[in-house]
Amino acid sequence: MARRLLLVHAHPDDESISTGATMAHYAALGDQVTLVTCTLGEEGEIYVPELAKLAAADADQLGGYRIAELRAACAALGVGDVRFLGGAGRYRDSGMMGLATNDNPRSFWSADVDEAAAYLVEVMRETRPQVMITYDENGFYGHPDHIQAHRVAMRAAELARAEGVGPEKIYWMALPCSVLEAGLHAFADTVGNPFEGVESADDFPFGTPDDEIAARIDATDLHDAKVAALKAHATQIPDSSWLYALAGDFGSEFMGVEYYTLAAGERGPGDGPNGWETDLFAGIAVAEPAPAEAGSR
Ligand SMILES: CC(=O)N[C@H]1[C@@H](O[C@@H]2[C@H](O)[C@H](O)[C@@H](O)[C@H](O)[C@H]2O)O[C@H](CO)[C@@H](O)[C@@H]1O
Ligand SMILES: [Zn+2]
Repeated sequence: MARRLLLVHAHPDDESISTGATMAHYAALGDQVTLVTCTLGEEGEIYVPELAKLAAADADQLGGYRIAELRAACAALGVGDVRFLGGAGRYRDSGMMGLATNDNPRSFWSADVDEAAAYLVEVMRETRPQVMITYDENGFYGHPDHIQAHRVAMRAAELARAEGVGPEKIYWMALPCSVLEAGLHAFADTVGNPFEGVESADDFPFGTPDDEIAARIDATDLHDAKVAALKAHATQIPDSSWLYALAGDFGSEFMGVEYYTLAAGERGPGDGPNGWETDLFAGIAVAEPAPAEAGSR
């Protein structure tokens, strides 16, 4: 029986940026990978000039367009189970923290957490995830939809585990301070350094001490799939993005490797100086289909 992974993300693009290598890794292994995205990203920027009028302040069609971007990105990652929380358009992109769009009654930031969690419990009842990935309490970088995705995902996991259908292990995306430092040094003397002016990893709001990291997923062999997925999100990620600088000479390590803290469940066996797991299912007894009863055919 395939192992079962659920990812809960806020906008179309987050899945590829933060967990694209991980998704491609487990999809390539034949495991069941389910993505739930909580909004359509209606309030996003538009870096494709000919699509500028789709913006929220104009035709307000960006959300629909980003559905197609998301499906193309997931196809590049080999992931076919792509869902929107409560159905496409149920919750609207809230915009960056502090903007008036946060108060839109349809915004995800305005959502009732238990009501939104109930939609996710329905997905868990169907897919029975053994592992769930989402954001930490700060939504990794403080975007309201990321914070809300954390709250909804954790509430849904609590409700689903009470029914016996919730994930055994819950991971939050993270970046080790050592990797941030290495990124700063790798780009220090490059033209167009994406981290120009940043002195230390401590200057980033999202570094995690290496000894608090639980898992390191190395999918450098699927680096190209992650880059193709990023390219699918063209309205959000311009060709000049620092993410593609990462995908250059320095990128295979930074782009094809993703890190996690363990928010719930037992840490499995790992390796290296910090004992990092190399598999998110480490320590989970993968249930095999019960052998057919003799004579039951
Ligand atoms: C990766 C991510 O969460 N992207 C979000 C985010 O995008 C930022 C936003 O457009 C901001 O105005 C830009 O300056 C910044 O560079 C972007 O990362 O917020 C958007 C609006 O909520 C959201 O649509 C997008 O997916
Ligand atoms: Zn996002």
